[in-house]
Amino acid sequence: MEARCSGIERNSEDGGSKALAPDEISHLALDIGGTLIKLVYFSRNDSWSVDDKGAKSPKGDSPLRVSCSNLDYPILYGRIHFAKFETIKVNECLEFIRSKKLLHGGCWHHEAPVSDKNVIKATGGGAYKFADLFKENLGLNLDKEDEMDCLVSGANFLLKAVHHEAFTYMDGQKEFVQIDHNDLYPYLLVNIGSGVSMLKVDGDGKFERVSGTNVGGGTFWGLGRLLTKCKSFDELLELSHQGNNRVIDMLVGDIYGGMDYSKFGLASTTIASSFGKAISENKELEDYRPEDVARSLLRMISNNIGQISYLNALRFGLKRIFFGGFFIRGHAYTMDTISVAVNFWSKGEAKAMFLRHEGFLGALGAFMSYEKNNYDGLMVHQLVEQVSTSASYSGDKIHSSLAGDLNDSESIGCSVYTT
Ligand SMILES: Nc1ncnc2c1ncn2[C@@H]1O[C@H](COP(=O)(O)OP(=O)(O)OP(=O)(O)O)[C@@H](O)[C@H]1O
Ligand SMILES: CC(C)(CO)[C@@H](O)C(=O)NCCC(=O)O
Repeated sequence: MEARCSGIERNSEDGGSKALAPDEISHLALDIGGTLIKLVYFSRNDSWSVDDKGAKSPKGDSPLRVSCSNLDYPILYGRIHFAKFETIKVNECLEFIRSKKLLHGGCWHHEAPVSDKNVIKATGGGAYKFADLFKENLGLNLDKEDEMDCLVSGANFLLKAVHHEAFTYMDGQKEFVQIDHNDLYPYLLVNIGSGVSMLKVDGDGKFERVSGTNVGGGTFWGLGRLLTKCKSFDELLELSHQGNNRVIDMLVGDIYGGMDYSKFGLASTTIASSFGKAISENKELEDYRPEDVARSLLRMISNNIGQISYLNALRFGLKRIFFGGFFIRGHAYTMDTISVAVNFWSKGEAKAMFLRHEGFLGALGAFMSYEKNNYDGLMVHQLVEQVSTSASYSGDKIHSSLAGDLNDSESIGCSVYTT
């Protein structure tokens, strides 16, 4: 039994306002992180079906069935929905769950006891921190799953089941990576959330957290907010887009009178010291343009994470590094900086790869963990492509096409079977 897919569909048409009938919704799962809450759920769609080649057709009276271990299971068609909220605005998440009638969205089967219908899978530190809040406000019990387990199962699921999930990004060129299911492991998974976790993944459920760093997405957003007075993460990212880091960063050329330090492969344009120029000039923070500060900060943090990631890949002889977490946000300059750092330090040996559902690894892992439940197993069988994703985009386009408002919802068309 295998998760298969022919692609991916994203849309936002039903993410905002339409409430689905309660029995159409299941497998609601949360990843409550230090900065963002990620929410995933499945909604059934009885109006269409998809054959093995991904072709859609009107659904007949009897659903397709799949055989597994001599048992026969119905295939259900629908969508996996995604949404995110700021953790400091957890009430918006509670309101979303209430207004979209996701309250009984944990369990699938009608025979499940009522007590189990009030249980949903949740991961991340907030599953502990906010357990009482969810219970008091929504009567929901959070069934906690380990966040590293969830990151790994979410990443493995996406890499195996979603066509065009992983891609490289270098010099403004995006290239999708063909994943060979038989040659996926081992790899390094770097999740850049508020903080950064680095995991050596050897298989399904087989991994080790080999490193981490406290200089992560929270550092970029926190320091950026203080230094630039930006009101939102997107504003800071947008600002960084327009800035020039050379105004603040001290380059090798600044030290070497415009020359390269070629003996050790350091070009004159290489950053010798992030923010290093700010000490050598008689200037105050107000004298620098916020866009230049944002650019230097983004470069410093992305570069540092790229370098630490490579060093960990080197420790274990890993050639492939997949980057996830919402810090990346499909942002061209961030991905480019990380890729250049990995490429530079590995002398072209290791490859940085990014994931289209970067920020939802943990939430998808929690979603997949319903599979472990006795009567409520789920197997995502097929994800269906409607939008072509094979084009290579310019940096700007990636940024604006993947980054959305915080409560923008997306969904993937898919078929699942319950066991
Ligand atoms: N709209 C946003 N608001 C705030 N931060 C954002 C936003 N979009 C992207 N980010 C970035 O994403 C980071 C959070 O990423 P993510 O949701 O993956 O981590 P988390 O689960 O909150 O953190 P952790 O796993 O460390 O608990 C932020 O620190 C910030 O850099
Ligand atoms: C603490 C977690 C795991 C919470 O998600 C994350 O923020 C993280 O990996 N921080 C980095 C901690 C460290 O290894 O230094």
